[in-house]
Amino acid sequence: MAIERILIADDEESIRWVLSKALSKKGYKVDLASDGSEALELFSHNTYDLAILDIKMPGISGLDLLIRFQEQAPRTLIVIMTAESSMKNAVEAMKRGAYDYITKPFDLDAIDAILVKAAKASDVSGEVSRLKDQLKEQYHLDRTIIGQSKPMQEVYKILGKVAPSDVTILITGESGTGKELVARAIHYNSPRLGKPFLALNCAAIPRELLESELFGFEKGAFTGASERKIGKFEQANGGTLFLDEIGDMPLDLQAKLLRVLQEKEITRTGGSSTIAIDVRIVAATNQNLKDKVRAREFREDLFYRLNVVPIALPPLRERRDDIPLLVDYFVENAREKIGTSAMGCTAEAQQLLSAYNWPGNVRELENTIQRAALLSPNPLLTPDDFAALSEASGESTDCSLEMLITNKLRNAIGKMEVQELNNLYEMVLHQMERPLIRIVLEKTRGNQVKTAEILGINRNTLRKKIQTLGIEITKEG
Ligand SMILES: Nc1ncnc2c1ncn2[C@@H]1O[C@H](COP(=O)(O)OP(=O)(O)OP(=O)(O)O)[C@@H](O)[C@H]1O
Repeated sequence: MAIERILIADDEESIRWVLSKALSKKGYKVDLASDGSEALELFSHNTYDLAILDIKMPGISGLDLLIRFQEQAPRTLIVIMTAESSMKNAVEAMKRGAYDYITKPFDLDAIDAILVKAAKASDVSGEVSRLKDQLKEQYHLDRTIIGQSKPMQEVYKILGKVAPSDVTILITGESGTGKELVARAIHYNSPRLGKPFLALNCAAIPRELLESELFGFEKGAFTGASERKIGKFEQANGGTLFLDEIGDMPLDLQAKLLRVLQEKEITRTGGSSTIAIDVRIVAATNQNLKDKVRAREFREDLFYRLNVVPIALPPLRERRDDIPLLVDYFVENAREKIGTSAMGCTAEAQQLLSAYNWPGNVRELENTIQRAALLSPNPLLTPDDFAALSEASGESTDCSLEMLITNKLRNAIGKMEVQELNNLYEMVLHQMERPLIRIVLEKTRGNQVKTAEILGINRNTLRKKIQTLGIEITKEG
């Protein structure tokens, strides 16, 4: 689909200017509007292939324009711009059928990428009208998903696009990355809102119990079945069933689940009649399901049936930009929900939290903040309030040590001018060797033979290094 004519609506003159200059130069025909009513006026007299709308404008907002434009000309692709990269905006824009979403400040390459994508999209109009049909005003989130980093923006985009439909979703990500939170957000942004959202952890329950939990059983189905039990599929009817740790579901139950997904009906254990069910399945796993398929521990057909839309949640250490936001959010949460008095963190504490590796991801961060806020008498939490974390960093694996060093180096080198960066290799190595040798010497109370042994270097090499690095040895006891 060719993009020829573009409408830009933004109350910020500089944005209008930059965009119109860049896009006109590329040969697009560009019209400009400085507010919502002007955009509406232009839109009713012209046909646009694409409209770039600021979310916040005096009068009619970009999101309201989006709805009006889609009614008038569903083939026009709408890109929403916003200065605030909150999840709510991104999800809302995509839910309302926006073609894409960009956060200010953006570079022109981002706009170029959208235009290239739009030109390639062959049947976008169909998708737009489908999304329009599914448009739903009601918006509610059980808990907000915090994060403005690039990978999270991508998650919000997919979430907004897929939530309104019934498509099966597989959420992958390490433990504590927010898989259940995302599953809930999908449910709350779908037409199933108001119907049950039920979660079942397939790893936490033994096989027989898991089967009864999912499918229920009839009275007398087995010894001890003294009452009929209604399973999760039936309980969730009309709503969403979140199957966590799906990778741990036993193979025979996987076969049963596949049948339910295909036939949309279940039979209670010990029962003879089938019961029609209408349940959206959102599954999650922290394992590599493809590997499990290869190892024949997970059914390939079920994998493809579940993995219709994959959503991969990044580990927290890969989106460190979000840590300060999450910290503020959890501090505020602790104040409101538990009544703690902490208002925030000192810069040093923030630095410590941002450098830590967070193997337990957002859950670990949430618990850490909650504990510190509960125990600390300070209005601003300090590194002392996170002492356990410093110890953990010290004791943890090479990976987290490397992460800490990477962060420190990135900070230090990032602040230096390129001209200052000479002999960097030697300088950095000296700065690493010196503390390392000093610490081991302290540990061995100045015993050089032992120190060389621990470091795995020759005694003479150690002696030379002590001299060249100017390390003083204090012998104790
Ligand atoms: N982006 C986020 N913003 C706010 N809170 C979050 C975010 N991600 C996770 N959390 C919080 O962290 C905790 C763990 O999240 P959740 O249970 O969704 O993770 P999970 O990936 O499903 O974990 P598991 O695989 O161990 O079940 C929850 O209290 C959740 O509310």
